[in-house]
Amino acid sequence: MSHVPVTLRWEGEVGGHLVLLDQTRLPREVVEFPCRTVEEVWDAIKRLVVRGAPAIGVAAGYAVCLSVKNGRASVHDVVEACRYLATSRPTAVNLFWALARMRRVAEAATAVDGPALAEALLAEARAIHEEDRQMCAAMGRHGADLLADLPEGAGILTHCNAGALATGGDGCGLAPVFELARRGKRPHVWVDETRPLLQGARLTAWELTQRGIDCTLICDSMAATVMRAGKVQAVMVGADRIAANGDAANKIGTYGVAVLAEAHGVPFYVTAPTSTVDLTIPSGDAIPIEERSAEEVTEGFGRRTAPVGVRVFNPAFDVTPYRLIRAIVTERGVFEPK
Ligand SMILES: CSC[C@@H](O)[C@@H](O)C(=O)COP(=O)(O)O
Repeated sequence: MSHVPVTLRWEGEVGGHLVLLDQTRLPREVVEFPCRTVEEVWDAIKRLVVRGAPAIGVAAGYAVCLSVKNGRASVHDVVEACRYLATSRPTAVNLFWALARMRRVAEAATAVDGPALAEALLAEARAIHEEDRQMCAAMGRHGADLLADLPEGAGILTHCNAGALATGGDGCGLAPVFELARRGKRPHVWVDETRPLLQGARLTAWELTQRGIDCTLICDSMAATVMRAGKVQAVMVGADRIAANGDAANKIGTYGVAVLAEAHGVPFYVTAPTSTVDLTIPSGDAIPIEERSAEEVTEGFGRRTAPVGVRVFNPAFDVTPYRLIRAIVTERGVFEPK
């Protein structure tokens, strides 16, 4: 097993800073993006310097630690930082889950002085990060057990990036693939390029190549043909928010892949930690879906590909209904969505 990217890390102790791997620059450049203020992390989340539901949650936890000034934290500053960071992106529930944890630490600590609160916040952010690592490892094991009977060289199709770059650990949707490879199997991953921001092409194909895992990149519109040719034995994706009924929001295009999988008799699996489950939301209809700028569609990566002024609809996520999901893999095991 070769190179595993370090998606994010905290540098130093209290008063330190957050270092992100700048995912907007991949795969051309591997560069870090240091963040020393809450505002810098907000901007990094918004611009997808750090992205992927669990990674956004971990980054937000550390971001709250940046509200500490001169080694002292104030409850007011923490609450303000949480409120502000919650406006960065709306869909991935891990963001709100992590911020709620940080806020609870602050609110429980009203009697504690500034330096002690600063220590407690960093400890909580580190705990969120460590738990994410553990959850990724457990999802990998459960997912690999689920796929263990697939024939050698079986095709697994994935959409967007649900690898190490999307988490604080070793991935969610791709963790079972990494674990299969660790167990000496040779899965073949079909990578949807994932319009419009190409997380599949830029990030998933890069990660798999770095690790020496067999993969083939396809345009999103080619998935049907590849499935019809019998080359896909399972679909594995992550999720940004799973509602109480098992409906799962994930990168735009995932729903289409699930419909195709159903039409071709291919099992469709969602792998996500329980921090992605939102039991306050009864069904996917109530999941807030982020809409992003028209330019991502009309002039992505600096090149105009559509007429100026054309109307654009650019939702970043869609919802796959639970009835299309064969199973949801979490760190606690494998569940039928119902
Ligand atoms: C952690 S993998 C699950 C999702 O977060 C992932 O598939 C996804 O949709 C990420 O979208 P992004 O817009 O790149 O943050």
